[in-house]
Amino acid sequence: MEEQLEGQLDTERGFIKGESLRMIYHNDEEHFSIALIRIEETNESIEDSEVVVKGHFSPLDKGEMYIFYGDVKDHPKFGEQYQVNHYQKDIPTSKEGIVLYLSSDLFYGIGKTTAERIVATLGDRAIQRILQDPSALDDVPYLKRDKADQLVADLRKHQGFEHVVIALSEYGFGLQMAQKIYEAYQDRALEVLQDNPYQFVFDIDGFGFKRADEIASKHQISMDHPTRIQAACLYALNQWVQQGHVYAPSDRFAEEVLAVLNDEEGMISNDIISREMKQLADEEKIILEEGNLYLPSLYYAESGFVQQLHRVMLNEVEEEYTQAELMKIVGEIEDEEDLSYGKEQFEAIEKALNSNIMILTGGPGTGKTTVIKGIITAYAKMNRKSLKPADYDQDEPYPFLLTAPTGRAAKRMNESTGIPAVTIHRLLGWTGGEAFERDHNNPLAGKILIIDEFSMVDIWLANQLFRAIPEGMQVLLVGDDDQLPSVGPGQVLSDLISSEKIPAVQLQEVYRQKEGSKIIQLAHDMKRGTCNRQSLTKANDFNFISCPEPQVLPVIEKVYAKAMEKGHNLKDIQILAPMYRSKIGIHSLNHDIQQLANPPSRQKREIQLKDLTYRTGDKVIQLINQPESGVYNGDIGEIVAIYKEDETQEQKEKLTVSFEGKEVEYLRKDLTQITHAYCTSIHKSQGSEFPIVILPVVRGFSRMLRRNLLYTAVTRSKQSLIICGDEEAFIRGVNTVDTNQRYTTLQERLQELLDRPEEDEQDDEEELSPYDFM
Ligand SMILES: Nc1ncnc2c1ncn2[C@@H]1O[C@H](COP(=O)(O)OP(=O)(O)OP(=O)(O)O)[C@@H](O)[C@H]1O
Repeated sequence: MEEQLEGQLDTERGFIKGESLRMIYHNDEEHFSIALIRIEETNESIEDSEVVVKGHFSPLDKGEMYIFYGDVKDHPKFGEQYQVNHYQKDIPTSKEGIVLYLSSDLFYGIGKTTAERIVATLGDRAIQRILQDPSALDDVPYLKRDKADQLVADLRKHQGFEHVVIALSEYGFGLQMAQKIYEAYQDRALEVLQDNPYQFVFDIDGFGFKRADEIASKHQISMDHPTRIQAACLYALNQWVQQGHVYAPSDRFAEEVLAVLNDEEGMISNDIISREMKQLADEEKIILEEGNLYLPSLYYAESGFVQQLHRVMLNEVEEEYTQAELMKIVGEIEDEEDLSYGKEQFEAIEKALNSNIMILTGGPGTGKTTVIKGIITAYAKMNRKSLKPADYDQDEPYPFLLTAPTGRAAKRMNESTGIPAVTIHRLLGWTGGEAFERDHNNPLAGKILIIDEFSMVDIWLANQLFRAIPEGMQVLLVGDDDQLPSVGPGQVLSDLISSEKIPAVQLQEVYRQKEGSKIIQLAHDMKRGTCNRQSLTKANDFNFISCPEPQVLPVIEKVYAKAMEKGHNLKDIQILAPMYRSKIGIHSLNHDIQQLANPPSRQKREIQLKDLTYRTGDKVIQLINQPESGVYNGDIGEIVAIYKEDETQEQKEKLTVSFEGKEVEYLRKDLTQITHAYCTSIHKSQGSEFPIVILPVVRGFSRMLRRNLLYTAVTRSKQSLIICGDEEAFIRGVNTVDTNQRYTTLQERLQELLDRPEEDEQDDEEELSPYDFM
């Protein structure tokens, strides 16, 4: 390896050394290039003096020498070409060569004299020394800082990636993985690889523990080496929290670690694991508290959230309203709205206005939105406030903050209340990563904060949100606890309800049912656990089409086509499924329905990404939060334009998606951020509603079929719900209550704070805690 880094030829392998004449093609995203080379030296049987080389490498500098390792391929159309597996710049090794190289056009601002000084000071290993430690240049006389920095940057640009690719290829890494590793560590990549290959498992997406093991074994890191065991502990804990837990009980955690270590010879005892776990705890890489193991970020998020919640609970409510006052105002609203609030609805309005924090829960159609509107209107009337944002300014900010975890849920909230609503991330001024503009130093402004779909909020986001709540702001948490818990760790809403420490109102009476909705009735049957075949009989807005598994796909296609014939657009019809890779999974449904709903046509452009074809008119879903472009995980849009390379300023292929009118552009490399959305997962549909929902349910899904999953799917539909498949599998799923409780310590922490004498609380407030930095 060392030889290679110094630019020497490895003549054991097939190679071509030659001068780059010109680039024929280069694609930046895929790092793919084709170039013409004048051969200077080779051990391959190539007769011509020039050859076309192709493979995954950076654009070559014209006139420079390179060494390529690869295979001669006979292309049916273009004849002999060289398929490059590895390549490197032919770095000069003599002092004269290095001076020539450094003073060439490749290095901005380095002339012959400076190059000579560098070589005189650092010797014929000057390039390697600079790359290893840029401060080596400090010893070179008369070399200004900015020139030195520029030289290091240029050297890294020309050398860094090539070195890393070559070195990583020795370990069997393909170019894609090498690129990821290089992006993460730049020229530190090899250092990390040698010191602790397990670090890749945590930093590089898609890098498994086994792979790190393979590298470690080449570096004589033994199976019971502390680095390996510690990495396994952290890896197992990361995997564990991905199931939604906030902590892992230490007594049964060794099992999880042993599974990662795959210790067939029984070399590693529980004692060794405990020892390394303790070491990790001493270094605060994990937190061990009362036998529970936490990742620090989750520990601080949970304890931080509880502290903030406690602070909000202790806030004084600015003004208490008497029942008589409230009844008068609510009566006025009832007249204006032409409805009469039910008993529990009135109780909810009264309690919310008189509490600093309250939870409002209820199934679909029980009037949660109606109550939210009631609370806002009653507050406005009693405090003589306007509901129009235009009537407020910086001196008196708008009193109502409405928010929800997803863009669609926020939009729905805005449409149904007429009050502006934004996503929680937007409200907090999220700028990516863990950076939020709003926190305890720069809190939110307003009087009433209402958060809808709170069951979707994980412990990280709950902590960020509560930190930004100022003194005197009243908080209403709204949700449906029977839906799926948050994707991220924690079960904040259900923990808060179970704690019984926060005023809560559960709306039970269903109002929409009175309008004859079978969907709502089914949802409530599911919630109560009384769902049977009778609940599945056909109605105006509901149809369960029973059919054997092989028929499910054609039936869905038929239903979809019929809905389109009736004039529904692609946005209205949503297929929901629990799994990606089954026969009736999300992938194959998307593939089939794309053919039906948006088939190829001469008028439509396409872009191919592996086995997916994106076409203008396709319905797509955003898969990650992208605050810079204003699109968030779960947003659904339509491809409105596809551009070819020569049609864009960047000279790159591009695709434009319109998300409800907001246009976002994607280069080819960004396409992993989206996927087709004819069918989406039930998890991703949380917080959204659709006029028509089509839901396949087959025995093959049985592992996934649980009450909260099916309930979430069913309650996404507004006008029409069509379930296709196996009635028995559906009913069995509804009767299977998810008993996989998540491990959290939210309730205990809250209890502990509430039990604490007041003086302790005051001490706490003065102390700086890690939450202040999270
Ligand atoms: N007290 C009431 N009297 C008459 N109609 C009511 C009452 N409360 C709610 N409704 C009506 O019931 C329907 C459902 O109410 P609302 O949208 O507030 O429920 P929700 O719990 O927010 O439902 P979802 O979660 O499904 O959106 C609406 O049409 C609403 O006008």
